[in-house]
Amino acid sequence: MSANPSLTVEDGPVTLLRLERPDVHNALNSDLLGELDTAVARTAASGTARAIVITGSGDRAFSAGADLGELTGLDASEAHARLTRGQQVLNRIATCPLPVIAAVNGTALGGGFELVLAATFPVLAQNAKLGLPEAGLGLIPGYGGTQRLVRSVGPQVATHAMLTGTRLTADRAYELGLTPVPPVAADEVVTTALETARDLTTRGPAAIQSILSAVRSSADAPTETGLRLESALAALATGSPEAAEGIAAFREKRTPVFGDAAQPREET
Ligand SMILES: CCCCCCCCCCCCC[C@H](O)CC(=O)SCCNC(=O)CCNC(=O)[C@H](O)C(C)(C)COP(=O)(O)OP(=O)(O)OC[C@H]1O[C@@H](n2cnc3c(N)ncnc32)[C@H](O)[C@@H]1OP(=O)(O)O
Repeated sequence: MSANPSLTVEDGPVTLLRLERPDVHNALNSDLLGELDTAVARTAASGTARAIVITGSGDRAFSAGADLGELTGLDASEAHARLTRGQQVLNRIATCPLPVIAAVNGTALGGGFELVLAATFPVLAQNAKLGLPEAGLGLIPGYGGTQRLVRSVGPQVATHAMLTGTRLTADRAYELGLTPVPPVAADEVVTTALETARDLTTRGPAAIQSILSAVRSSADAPTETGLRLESALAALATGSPEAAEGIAAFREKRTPVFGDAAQPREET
């Protein structure tokens, strides 16, 4: 652990990860991305955590994206190696067996918005602005934005956002379906995200993990393939002790008691 961590971790059934580089609007440098990767991997494998919330420190920015100080002086091969590493970090979030909620406490630009897009879904502060300004810097989104934004809002809106660097307001992001919940006051975004995450911890952990897996497979697979995966996962769930407890609790008019977090299956 570095002397000055760029990330703080509050462990628990809902683990809170906070980006801690407020002086540079929580820009994502190598150290922070490395700490984020380690924290998400450790939390996912803990067997006790059931959800993750990621937020930024300060009240101005969730994250201003990749640390531009690390982008100078890179030759193409070094940049490619680092981009691949950075993509791997966000892919770990995007494929996490636990729900990952981004509590977007302010501006999320470039890699910061890409981090939001890698999460399961965000809760947005009313003052949040989301954008991919890379083209204005002669760059392009390199942490999955060209793929995930298109899948979230469609090619026309996504392409316009990337070509123009438009900053989407929180209300516009809600209109576009980038967040399932209406934007909240800035001082309520973390609380709201934590409450949402805590609600998810009352539901079958294996069922949550299977839904995440089935939905993620739908992003790229033909419908027929996705339906086959869904039926296999649904059959597993139906025959599971978790479903037995959930249905019994319903019949007995009591709150179900599910076991520990589902042991993460190796992603196929
Ligand atoms: C383990 C994996 C390792 C991977 C590392 C490999 C790197 C190579 C690959 C990179 C791939 C990246 C892919 C990504 O898609 C690309 C990007 O994200 S590019 C960056 C996109 N973001 C931006 O363009 C936003 C830039 N910032 C701003 O527009 C503004 O700062 C703001 C956020 C609108 C806020 O404006 P203000 O309120 O006016 O504040 P300041 O501008 O004065 O900023 C205050 C202070 O913060 C510094 N800062 C802000 N943003 C960044 C940043 N992105 N990187 C570094 N520093 C930043 C700013 O310079 C000021 O510093 P000061 O002048 O006070 O020293």
